[in-house]
Amino acid sequence: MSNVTVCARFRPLSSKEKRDHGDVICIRSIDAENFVFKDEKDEDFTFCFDRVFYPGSEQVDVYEFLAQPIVRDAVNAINGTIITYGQTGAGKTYSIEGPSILGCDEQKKEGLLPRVVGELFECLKSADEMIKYTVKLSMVEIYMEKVRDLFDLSKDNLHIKEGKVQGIFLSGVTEISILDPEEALRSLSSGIANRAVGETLMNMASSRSHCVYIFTVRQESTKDRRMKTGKLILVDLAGSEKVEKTGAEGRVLEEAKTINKSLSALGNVINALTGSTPGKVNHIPYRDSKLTRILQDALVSPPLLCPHQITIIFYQKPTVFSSYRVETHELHYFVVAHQAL
Ligand SMILES: Nc1ncnc2c1ncn2[C@@H]1O[C@H](COP(=O)(O)OP(=O)(O)OP(=O)(O)O)[C@@H](O)[C@H]1O
Repeated sequence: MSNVTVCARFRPLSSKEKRDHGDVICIRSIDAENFVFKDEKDEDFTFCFDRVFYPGSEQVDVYEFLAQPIVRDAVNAINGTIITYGQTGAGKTYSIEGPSILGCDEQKKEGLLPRVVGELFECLKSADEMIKYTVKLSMVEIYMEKVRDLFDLSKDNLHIKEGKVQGIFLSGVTEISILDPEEALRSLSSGIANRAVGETLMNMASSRSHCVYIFTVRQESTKDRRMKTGKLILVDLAGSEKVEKTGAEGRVLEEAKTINKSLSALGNVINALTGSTPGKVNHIPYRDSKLTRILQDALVSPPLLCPHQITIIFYQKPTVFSSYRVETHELHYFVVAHQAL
């Protein structure tokens, strides 16, 4: 069975979009796995994913389909990664964080992170009593090709290293031990707030950086001291919009170019993985960006170091095709990845 799942999510129209475009959306549902895009010439393009989340879908639907199994795997020492990819404003952060990490007013709006944390500790409650579990959390962002520790802002250029046993790791990254869900949510919230501090210090918007959340679940058998580790990584990618469309200049232009470069690097890695012929090993350009290097263990196919479940969620604004031109090649890219990995 493939270790890759690719889903698409379309958020509901905002009130501004409704004012500007009426209720017209460019997607037509076929079923839970297939949908049609209508372009400005009224031409139809059909796409197939493992699951399509339409505008009416709830946060819990997304969580149960793609995150819950990965959380349970992490407790059983199987690594998992969830990557959100798509245009700025298409709903990536809303899916991962919800409207707010702490004190989300409606439980049904809670994002993946609070649900992941809740499930993780629920699983540990019912786990084997002969095993001692520890949960650690790290949070970094990749901005202008530098990896910044969101739990210690003085560490603003972490190095990515590779070890024989632990695989890819961030040297010196802060790992916060978390003992309960409340503490985890407080830590996540402070990391997110540090992202905001960065915004004002460096005058950048959070969507101009990739944010990576790493939960490490270590287990040690009290019988024979054997250790196992499961890692759960969530990645909120920067928006994938095109430079020429944003009319960016100066620093904003540099940011957009760096983002595009790292997203292209991600595409090149997927292309190299999907284009390889059986028996022949392609060169996979993981080192072309910090993003692909950090995700190297997740993007190996078949997974080498240990089993690794990876889910990519593709986000697309549901607005009319002609106003927010759909990057159909981006869709192809994920569909190809899905079929071939
Ligand atoms: N499923 C949803 N239901 C209701 N509102 C949503 C949903 N998804 C996104 N939104 C709203 O749409 C807006 C944009 O979403 P969000 O900030 O998550 O986009 P994004 O893809 O993370 O953008 P960026 O790349 O700029 O970070 C927000 O106001 C958010 O509250």
